[in-house]
Amino acid sequence: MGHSSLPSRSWGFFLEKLTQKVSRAALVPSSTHEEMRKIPNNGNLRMTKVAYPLGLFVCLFIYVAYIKWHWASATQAFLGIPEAATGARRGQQAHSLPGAATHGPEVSYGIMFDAGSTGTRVHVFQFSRQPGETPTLTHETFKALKPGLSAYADDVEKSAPGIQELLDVAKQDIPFDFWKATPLVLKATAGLRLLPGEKAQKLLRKVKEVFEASPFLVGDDCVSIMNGTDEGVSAWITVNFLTGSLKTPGRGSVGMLDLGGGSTQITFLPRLEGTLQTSPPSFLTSLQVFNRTYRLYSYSYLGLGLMSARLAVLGGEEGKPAEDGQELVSPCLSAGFKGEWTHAEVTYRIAGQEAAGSLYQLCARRVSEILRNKVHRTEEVKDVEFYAFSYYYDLATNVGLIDAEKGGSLVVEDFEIAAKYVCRTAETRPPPSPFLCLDLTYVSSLLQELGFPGDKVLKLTRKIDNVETSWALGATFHYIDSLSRHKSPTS
Ligand SMILES: O=c1[nH]cnc2c1ncn2[C@@H]1O[C@H](COP(=O)(O)OP(=O)(O)O)[C@@H](O)[C@H]1O
Ligand SMILES: [Ca+2]
Repeated sequence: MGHSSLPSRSWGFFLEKLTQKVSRAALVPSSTHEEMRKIPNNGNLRMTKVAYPLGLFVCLFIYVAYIKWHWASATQAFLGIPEAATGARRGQQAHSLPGAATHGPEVSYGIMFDAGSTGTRVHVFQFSRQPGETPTLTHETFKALKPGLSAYADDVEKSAPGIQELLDVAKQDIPFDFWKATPLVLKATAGLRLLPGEKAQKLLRKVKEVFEASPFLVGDDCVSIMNGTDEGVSAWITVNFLTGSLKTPGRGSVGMLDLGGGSTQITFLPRLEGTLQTSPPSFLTSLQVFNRTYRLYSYSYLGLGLMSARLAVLGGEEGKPAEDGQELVSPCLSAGFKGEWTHAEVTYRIAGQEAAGSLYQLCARRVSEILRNKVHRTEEVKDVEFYAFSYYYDLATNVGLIDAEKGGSLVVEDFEIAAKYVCRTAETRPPPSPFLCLDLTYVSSLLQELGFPGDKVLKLTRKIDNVETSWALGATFHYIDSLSRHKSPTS
């Protein structure tokens, strides 16, 4: 999220309402009192003798009535708004208004848009924080739309309705009184990284326009292209937060593997000095989160996401239609197959290659050409527990290696076995997806190139504790944490 500091989160709307109510109420008795004081000036002495005590009594009565009324309305205003807020929400804890000084947990929200290469998603996070403690995630609302933002590169106006639709999800989810204190951020990944700079900036400007018209808190840097290392590190924070290792320092951390459409990331916390010594500097990064510093191994391979890899295997070039509409012929598609494939708004004619030999072997050879000298291998990955998500998950569910709802574990070799089976079957009858042989072969080769042995167990998850395993939560946490560090440099 942007690092512009939040305006001091005041009682805002609530105070405004309360002040209006109090000042209106204060006018009533004072004007009444004025009128009462005029009475003695107009009557004779006897009348004055009666009028004074009567006047005093009436004054006292009005005063008591006012105090009672004021107390009741002020209390109602104090309790009413948070109650209304709580009423609209799920969860156990009482809501306090943004910045309210309460003794209970303080509730806050964060909205993170993930502008991925294949889709845009909104994550609305609800946090609860005890004074002086790290925030706890209490709820996430998630919605995804296709296609990705980069699909609107040549007509940016068309990107607005989708962004608006996702903003409406946030509006419905977050109580009205929290809107203006809730930071709203969009971070784009490989889709926009792969676009020419000016096209990407035009898209970001459009999104910023839509964001600025929203009732949420937007800083100057509310929309940006995230760098690959931040993407990997943020996903590492997410998975380690959700598995509990960030909160319990003694608990072993887990590594994370993300396979997107345009790029892929690997991040883990090395334990071996050798890993730190032998890794190029661009693969090591320092992360400060929740009062601890981590030296992480993290790298994002741009162009090695699954969709970009398909294009490379087919022999196409990112953002460029094939010359003269030529067919892209690939050894990873079944012989005799002909079709069309659209990637990054370009439609390619594709066809399988007529060749003697096993489809799997021909395809694996082609894939290894694409990956040659592109991937850094570390020995230590075989000793670290890894979580994998995104297309790793989707592919594993496609071929039944894991449960589509619950996820599960598999060994790296399972991808190779599945690839061999699917490719062999595709030699004789059309597979459910023309790309399944290619995709599985690619994933299996990529994991081997990264240094994972065949018997290495991977955990595949879409959600942990009902929260999406994506970089979005980590990026939001990092932002909140850096804010609190800026607020209290001693902590
Ligand atoms: O928050 C998420 N929840 C579930 N799946 C996600 C999420 N974010 C990304 N994915 C998955 O990631 C894959 C596409 O990656 P994405 O579009 O983010 O490309 P990129 O990361 O290379 O920009 C798809 O399988 C999509 O379902
Ligand atoms: Ca992604």
